[in-house]
Amino acid sequence: MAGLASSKISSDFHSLLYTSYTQNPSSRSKFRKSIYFPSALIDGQGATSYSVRSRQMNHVKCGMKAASSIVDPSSVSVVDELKSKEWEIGALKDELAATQGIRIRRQPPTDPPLHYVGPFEFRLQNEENTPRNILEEIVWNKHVEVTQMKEKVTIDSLKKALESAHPPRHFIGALKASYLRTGFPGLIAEVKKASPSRGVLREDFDPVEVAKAYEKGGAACLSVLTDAKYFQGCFENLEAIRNAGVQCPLLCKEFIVDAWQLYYARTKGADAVLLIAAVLPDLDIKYMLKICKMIGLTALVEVHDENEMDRMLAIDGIQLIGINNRNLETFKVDISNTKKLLEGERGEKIRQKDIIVVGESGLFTPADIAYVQEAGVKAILVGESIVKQKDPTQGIRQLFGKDISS
Ligand SMILES: O=P(O)(O)OC[C@@H](O)[C@@H](O)c1c[nH]c2ccccc12
Repeated sequence: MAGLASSKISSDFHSLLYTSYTQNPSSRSKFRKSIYFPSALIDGQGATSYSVRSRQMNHVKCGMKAASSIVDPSSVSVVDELKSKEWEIGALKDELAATQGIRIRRQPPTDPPLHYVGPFEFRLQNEENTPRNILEEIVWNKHVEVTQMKEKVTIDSLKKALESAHPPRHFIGALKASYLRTGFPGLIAEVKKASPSRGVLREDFDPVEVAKAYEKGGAACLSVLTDAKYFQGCFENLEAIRNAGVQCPLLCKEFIVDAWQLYYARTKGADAVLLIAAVLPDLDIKYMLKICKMIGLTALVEVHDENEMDRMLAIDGIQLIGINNRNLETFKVDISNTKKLLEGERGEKIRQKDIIVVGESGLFTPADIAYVQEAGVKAILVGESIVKQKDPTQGIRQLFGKDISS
């Protein structure tokens, strides 16, 4: 794979971290926190922009020392040094995220009630171990799920599987081609059975049938929900669609909290993944962008507000930004959010950087499409309005008010 050689350090470093993790179960709870570090090591930047600068610079120096000895991946001292720093770095985790305006806590402060404990609005604000909103609840559960999956499927086995994986399809290319062909924003059509906000959207749900109907209707790309607990999705759906001869590039719609998931998604047939800025601090975004590049995945970086957009515009290498019109903390949908985040200087910067913007969620009519297109999007991500139709091909026709299939 093209990027592999140039990313030797990051690759070795990554394996090293995973080796340390998998071979030493006692370090597991601490290991998760080390994810902040690799990005600082890989690109040597990023960590200086926080208010906790001086403490971090100490960590960065230690990290650099560790990185320099990565030449010998079997070096025990590197593993020890990393382990000894993990706790300290982890201690900064929420502090770091908070400096970027991130409200979502990646894990509960202590042991969580991961189950639903009543409507959010009736909970006390200071119930520390209770998720504050649905996004936080999803993320906490995802962490537990991924931790268990990582024990069964090692990163090394995923890397091996990638050696024989099919080359990824060009996600952004497909969106651009569709825009040029139809004059409408390229459609990423979502294969979604259910959602926490809308419940079951399609009772008789056959993912391959829906995917084929979308492709027939002129979708440029498909988005496949793989989260089981909240969206009734699964990776088998992604694999099945990939193996059914569907040509559209596939976005794995997951809540990514760990780089392991990127490798996993790629082995299951994903061409692209979603990175949610409300969940991932800048260092994680940078780190994961590098892994994506290395393994041939396109990253769709999702924002919902001005702060998240500004954070993402300050990061180099982002080619695709999704503006979610749905607030994942409250479920409120407002398509004027897309317009708001593309106005003025932000829109200017997006054009300068040649970033493709995807308008996401709450799009139902040709007027909605015209509205977000006017605001500047070149692509749209649509689920509910088309997946609910008996014939999703017709759903696309109704959405655009026109046949866009040829
Ligand atoms: O069904 P809708 O309103 O057309 O929305 C699709 C898509 O934007 C939405 O499913 C979505 C956007 N970002 C997400 C993040 C996770 C899960 C789901 C999503």
